[in-house]
Amino acid sequence: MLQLNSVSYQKGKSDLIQSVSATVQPGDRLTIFGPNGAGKSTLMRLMAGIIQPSSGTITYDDSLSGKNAIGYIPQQLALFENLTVKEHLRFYQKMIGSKTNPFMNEMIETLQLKDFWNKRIDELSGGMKRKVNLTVGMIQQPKIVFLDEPFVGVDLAAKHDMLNWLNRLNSRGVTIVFVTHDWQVIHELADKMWLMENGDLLHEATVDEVVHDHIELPDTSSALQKMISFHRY
Ligand SMILES: Nc1ncnc2c1ncn2[C@@H]1O[C@H](COP(=O)(O)OP(=O)(O)OP(=O)(O)O)[C@@H](O)[C@H]1O
Repeated sequence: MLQLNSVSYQKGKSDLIQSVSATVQPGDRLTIFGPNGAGKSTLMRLMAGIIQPSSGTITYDDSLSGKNAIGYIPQQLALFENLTVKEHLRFYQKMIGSKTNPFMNEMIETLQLKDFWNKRIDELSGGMKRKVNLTVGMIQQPKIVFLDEPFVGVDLAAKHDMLNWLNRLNSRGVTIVFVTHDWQVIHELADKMWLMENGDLLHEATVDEVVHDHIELPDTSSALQKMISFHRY
């Protein structure tokens, strides 16, 4: 479990995150949803421990306090252009002191990385790079993984492989927290939604409640209402 207690984050004079209190439960499939600039990436970076709150606290239960328990897949690709896919994985494995193991083999197979195993990163398409980025961020077998727009520029086949892998991990108890503007991904990868705007966490609901039950969402702007209403049926 991960708990946010009145977490705020300031940068200069701006309040990017304003007193957010919420809980992520083990095994959650949670998406943080809201318009551009709402603070979604900032909140995820806080939860992943990349940045520290200006005030408030974030607490993790014992299952998340190990060295490798938290995975973070950034929006910006963090890859070396002149290494091959194979060299990349070897490099990061060495960094964390792990050998090839069943988890790695399964990840390579599910994401079909062998199709471009010996290609350099600068020879790959955007979607292939996203797959490698995902793999690199998960080599250490995290218990919770934060993904910031992991599907940008990814075609349907690659998206299918990535969703398959993430859902497979979730079925074994890995918690998935992600940001996306892609409703197909929300339907296939999320149960819960946090609706954000202007640094505030306005509502927590299930995807079903938001999309099917049309629950009232008071205090949300017309922009956020519109983003949701297009996908209600
Ligand atoms: N390092 C920074 N310094 C100053 N302001 C920042 C910094 N990082 C983000 N911001 C501002 O904080 C606000 C929230 O940014 P954030 O990237 O968290 O939003 P987001 O909801 O993820 O947006 P998007 O959907 O466009 O990715 C924005 O107004 C952004 O300009």
